[in-house]
Amino acid sequence: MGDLFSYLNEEQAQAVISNKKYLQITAGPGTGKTTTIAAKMLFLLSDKGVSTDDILAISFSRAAKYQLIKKIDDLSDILGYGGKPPILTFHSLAYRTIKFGIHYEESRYRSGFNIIHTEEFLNFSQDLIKGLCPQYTDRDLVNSALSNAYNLIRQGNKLEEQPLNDWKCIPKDRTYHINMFQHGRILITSNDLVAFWKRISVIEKIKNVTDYQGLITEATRLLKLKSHTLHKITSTFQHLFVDEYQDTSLAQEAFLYSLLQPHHSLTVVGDKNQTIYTFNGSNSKNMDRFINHFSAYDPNNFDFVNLVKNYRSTKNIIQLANHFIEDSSIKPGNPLNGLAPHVVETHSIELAAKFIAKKVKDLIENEGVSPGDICILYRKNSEYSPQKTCVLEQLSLHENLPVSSLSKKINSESLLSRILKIKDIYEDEPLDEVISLLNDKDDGIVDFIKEAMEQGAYDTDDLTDYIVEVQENYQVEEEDSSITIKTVHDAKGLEFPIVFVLYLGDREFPHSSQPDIEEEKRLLYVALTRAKDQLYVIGKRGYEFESFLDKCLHSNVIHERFHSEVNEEHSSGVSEDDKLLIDQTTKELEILEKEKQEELEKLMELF
Ligand SMILES: Nc1ncnc2c1ncn2[C@@H]1O[C@H](COP(=O)(O)OP(=O)(O)OP(=O)(O)O)[C@@H](O)[C@H]1O
Repeated sequence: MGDLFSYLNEEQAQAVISNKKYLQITAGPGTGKTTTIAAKMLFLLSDKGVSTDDILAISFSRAAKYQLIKKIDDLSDILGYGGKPPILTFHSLAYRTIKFGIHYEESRYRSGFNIIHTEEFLNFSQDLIKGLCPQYTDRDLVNSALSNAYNLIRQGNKLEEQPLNDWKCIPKDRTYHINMFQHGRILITSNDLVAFWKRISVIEKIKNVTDYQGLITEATRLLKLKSHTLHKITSTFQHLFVDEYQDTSLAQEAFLYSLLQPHHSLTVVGDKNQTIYTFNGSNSKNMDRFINHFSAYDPNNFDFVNLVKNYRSTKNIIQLANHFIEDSSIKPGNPLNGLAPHVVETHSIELAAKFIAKKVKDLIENEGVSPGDICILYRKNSEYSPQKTCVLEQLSLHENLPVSSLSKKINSESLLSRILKIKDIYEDEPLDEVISLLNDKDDGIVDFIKEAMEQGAYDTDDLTDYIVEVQENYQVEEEDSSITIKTVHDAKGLEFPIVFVLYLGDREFPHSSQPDIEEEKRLLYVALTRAKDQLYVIGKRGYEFESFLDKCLHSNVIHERFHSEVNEEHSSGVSEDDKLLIDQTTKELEILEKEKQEELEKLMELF
């Protein structure tokens, strides 16, 4: 492990060698949280004689899982040895638990059960929402709002303090306000919610289906029975790791605590400042509760490590990001200031997209930047994203700009429903057989099955397991050589040398439908801290909510203006280059800054 410890800093090494059963690692962005848990796993494998199957890592999403796998591989390369401990998402672990529950006839589901999105229960019976929320004529909206409320109340956030596992627990005479983004708030009475829940329970029973939250609820119930299922699932591992702990819900916390046995160790890693899923049930207080619970439960076996040195970004980028988080403790681990971030004012999203396309072209063609080093981040809009559409349009106007296929999400609904059909037709067949029997080899189905096989799936039953992991967020794998366009949520845990963030203002970022301004700030914090060397923040100043662009100007940034519709309207004879009117003084500042930076870098080389 010598090489590894010469790479890790003191706090990271402390977390790796800590032999306490219950460990919380709190780590700001870029401080090596993923690096540290990957190193701790390799340490257990190499120095403690632990086998890969003794370890179980739970990640919050599939994207986070791949980050961890990549980090384990990278560190294994440094060390010259490695291992591949199992990494599951919460949902796939819950699914496995239920599979054991079915085997031991302890589950309320039967063999061959399926998982659907909550809104899809309506496909089984239109009566599901009949007579509910009669004041709203848009019935799809009613279905979405009720599905949302049903999920939130079982997750235990926002609507009620504790996760509710049964409709009988819903308090009478309550009215819940459900934020439906561009549709505003929808009012749902407890009577409506009870009726919806009861009807879903009937469908679940008859059709042998559940939804994602249903997986967690049922798995927790099975573990609490303390019988065969609990024994079977908890005897397979010793060391449990949970990544992105700040994004777990109260229901996931309950699932985890039911899973944990006295012979297990548990390491959780997270950062409250990167909580960006509260709309979806995340509860960052789980981080504090972990400390309170385990430091009281077994004080001699509890440890806490805080990582604060950010190795990813330059000082200037960290300084800008820290403006958005009051108690951010991240400090630069890198001595160089780097280039000042660019704050670019435009009048519209379309102009922002033009600016990005022009800059990206310049970076690639004139500055030799590799397209794979560039990432464009936008604030997700629930259904439609003008930012992404505009950027894609503008990039497509320039030839030879490779855009990652990741930007085009696979039509997951159709792909996955076809895979589910295949599963039903070829029940229990080995997957290599299934591939050879398939007539229809397009639309990524074969690729999907092969990917599942690479992850250890053997037959169609395992395929469902894999579907559970990916169904919520199936995307084509990234190509390293292309420009990446992602939502901030999807970019969590990733890093890129050059990052563009749009669009700060115009009710896009902070998003007008999102009442939680602190969550919007955390989202921007996550976006800004994805950048390693160069950062471009694009938007509009002066806005009725808090203006994020104005706030950026309080940091050490280069302030540019990309004008304007006027130029566009008189564009005959105006060259594309003339449209980029950078404020002269800031342009000079940029050159000065570059020269200073080069000088500093030369000096640093001397030491
Ligand atoms: N001790 C170290 N010395 C030098 N570089 C390091 C060290 N630890 C981590 N790094 C580098 O810092 C970057 C960030 O590390 P990592 O991705 O593990 O951070 P993270 O805390 O998981 O980030 P985030 O929370 O933003 O996802 C990576 O490029 C990693 O290789």
